[in-house]
Amino acid sequence: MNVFKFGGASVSTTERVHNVAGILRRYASDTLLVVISAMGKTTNALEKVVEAFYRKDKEEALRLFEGIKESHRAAAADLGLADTSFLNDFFTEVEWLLHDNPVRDFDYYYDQVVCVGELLSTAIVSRFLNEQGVANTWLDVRDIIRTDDNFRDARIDWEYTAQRVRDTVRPLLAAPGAIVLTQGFIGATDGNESTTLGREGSDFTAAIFANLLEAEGQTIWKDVQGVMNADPKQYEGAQWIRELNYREVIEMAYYGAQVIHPKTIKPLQNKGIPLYVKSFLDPEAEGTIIHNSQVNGLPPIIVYKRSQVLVELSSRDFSFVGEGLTAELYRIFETLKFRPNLTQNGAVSFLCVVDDHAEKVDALAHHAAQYFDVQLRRNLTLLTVRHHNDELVSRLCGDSGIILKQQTPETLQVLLTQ
Ligand SMILES: Nc1ncnc2c1ncn2[C@@H]1O[C@H](COP(=O)(O)OP(=O)(O)OP(=O)(O)O)[C@@H](O)[C@H]1O
Ligand SMILES: N[C@@H](CC(=O)O)C(=O)O
Repeated sequence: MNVFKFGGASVSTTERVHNVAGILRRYASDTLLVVISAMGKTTNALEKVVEAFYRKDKEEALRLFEGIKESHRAAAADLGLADTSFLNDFFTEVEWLLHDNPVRDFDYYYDQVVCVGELLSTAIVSRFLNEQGVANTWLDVRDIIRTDDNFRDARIDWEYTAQRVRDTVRPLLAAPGAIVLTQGFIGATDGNESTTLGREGSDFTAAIFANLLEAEGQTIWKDVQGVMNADPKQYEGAQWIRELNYREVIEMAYYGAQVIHPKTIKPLQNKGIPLYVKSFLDPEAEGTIIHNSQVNGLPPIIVYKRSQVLVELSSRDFSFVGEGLTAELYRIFETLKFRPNLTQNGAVSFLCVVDDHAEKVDALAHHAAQYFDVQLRRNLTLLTVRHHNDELVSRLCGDSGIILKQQTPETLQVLLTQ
């Protein structure tokens, strides 16, 4: 059996949902577990709903949610599903909550609201496929994937999830050619509260299923030919890469390449399951295979991270930034669930580069000010090049000012002024 994951872009229009049906027909003899994301940019739209709810603007939250309801009813109707009442329970689940006042923390409400994007999307696509003769069973993944209550970045309870997969999912896949269709990105606690696994987390969900079902392979269907050596939207000369090993992809994801969720590789690597990245626009094309084998002769891999902030921390009395203060700083990062993208130690200063997540940057600056003088510099770009060469790096840096540079034989990182 195989696991397929279709991202939001692959179900963002009626034609694209028809296209998914076409792809599944091509694999009619395969037994498949199919994970599908929320349609298009629905997750971003749902985030706006939670933000309005949390600032107690109930009217705005309900108005924004009404827009999401409408677009999903329209998507279902465009796909020929005349009766859209099957969506009502999902709508009610959210509206019931939006009529309340927030009394718990933001992340809890985020997960209760945002999870509906994947539920709506999969409910529509599943029903459409069944009507098109692509028989499938829809599953609420919250009955299968058990997590802790670390909302927005929930951790998997592997033991419980494995048992649910064994008892519930495996029997549904027993017949050759069977398809189970479910959501990515979401799970539930033992108290049945919805959780999410971090933005772009559907790739990870697919990998959890691939691992627990001991799949032959996992395929992620995207709007690109496969993994490229740079984001083609940011770098004109991006080249397709035929083959990569797991380690290289983990490194790419770590440095911010937004092509595969960073947690995806480990469950696959543990069972030696190959990951394929293929184009849903051109399913015949070869795509990229990611596996355990050594891959030589890779092109330079380029990752841009925009909107970076340099946080410059200096000790006030010229005392050294020793292990005590450094440990304190990392404790602050841990409390804020915030990760520095680059750090550099000096004798009396500590530099870190972080994403411009306004609330977290403010909180970091506030906490760090107990120990240091803090200075912030915004609007910077962190460029990472793996398998770098001087000619390429100087071309990529162009006229930008270099604020910070770090280099190993494999990886070079430069913080640029634009
Ligand atoms: N190294 C890279 N190789 C290929 N694509 C990349 C790379 N880095 C970034 N991308 C971007 O990834 C995009 C596809 O991923 P994206 O997450 O948008 O799609 P998705 O599969 O619909 O995901 P989602 O599950 O979040 O809905 C491409 O359009 C491309 O711009
Ligand atoms: N829908 C979620 C999860 C995913 O697509 O992987 C997101 O946009 O982040």
